[in-house]
Amino acid sequence: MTAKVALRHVTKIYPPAPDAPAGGRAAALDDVSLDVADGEICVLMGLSGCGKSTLLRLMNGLVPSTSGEVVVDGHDLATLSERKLQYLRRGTMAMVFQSFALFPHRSVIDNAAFGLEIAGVPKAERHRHAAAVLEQVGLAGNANQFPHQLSGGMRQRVGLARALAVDPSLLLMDEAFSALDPLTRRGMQDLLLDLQEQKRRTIVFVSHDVDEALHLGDSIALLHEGRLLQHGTPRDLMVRPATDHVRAFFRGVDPARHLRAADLIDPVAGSFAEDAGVAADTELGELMARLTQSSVPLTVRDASGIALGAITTASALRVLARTRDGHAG
Ligand SMILES: Nc1ncnc2c1ncn2[C@@H]1O[C@H](COP(=O)(O)OP(=O)(O)OP(=O)(O)O)[C@@H](O)[C@H]1O
Repeated sequence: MTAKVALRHVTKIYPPAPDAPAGGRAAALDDVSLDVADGEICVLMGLSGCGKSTLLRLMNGLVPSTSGEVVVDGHDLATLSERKLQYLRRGTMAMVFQSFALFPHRSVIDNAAFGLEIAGVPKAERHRHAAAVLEQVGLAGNANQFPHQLSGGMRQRVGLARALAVDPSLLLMDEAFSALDPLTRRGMQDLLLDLQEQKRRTIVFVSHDVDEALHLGDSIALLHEGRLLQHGTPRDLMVRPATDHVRAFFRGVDPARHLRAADLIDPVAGSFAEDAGVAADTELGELMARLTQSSVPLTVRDASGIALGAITTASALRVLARTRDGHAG
């Protein structure tokens, strides 16, 4: 798959504040290499101060890297003139912020149409576009209201509509749902996934919340103190954590909710039986029930019936143990 965004050995060291004591500055990002594939949702996750927002801002060129390359749609951002960078930013990207960043004196539709206005789109046309995206985010009836008349969740829908109105192929979302109550937050996550079903965009989503990352992410990039510890599918990070820090991040997660038969295959379980076996996406509860009824290893098959491997009770428990503390990956 082609990379929409590719970071190559990116380091970022911010200049010291004028009143800062002399001495070396820690890198906000330290030799980070990361590919975000076209059309995927990549969640940047990690503790406060690990460099998530810096990484996001490098991707739209708002923050220049100290060294290394940031390549978007094949363009190395450092080689672009300010005009070309702005052209790429406006034509390709949009950003959604935690704080909504709406204009209080503009109506909902004028907020949603803001990016189009900046791009010089005539009023009738931008209102037509904005009305269509407001409908997509469930705000068709609120076009003429003002931000103070809306709930937090509705305001963030406007923020999302404003971003979508410019039809970005790269959507950068910085803790976009973190200010919302849990139920509204879940609703926004589901809305984002619905929109992604309708039209696939590349989305880089900053979050420090594991549940959000597991729900949204096609991939998760876990940062710690400016370094990228691991980038992979959510289940990869759970089943094969690269470090104890990665494992610790998933400590509170119930594997039964996320793991599937394909994650529990034992590479040394021996030959496969010719039986129907279990589907690769079988959930853990059903799988355990099947295992307790079977005296032989269960063959795991993909959707076309091809055997991927076999599972025994022992192999399943071994993988589950890896997701817990004190077990080396
Ligand atoms: N404009 C800046 N000038 C100087 N240092 C900065 C600047 N922005 C961020 N930093 C520093 O860079 C490091 C990474 O910050 P960043 O905001 O990228 O982390 P984060 O993971 O997004 O944190 P949070 O989850 O708290 O938003 C921190 O040590 C921060 O203090």
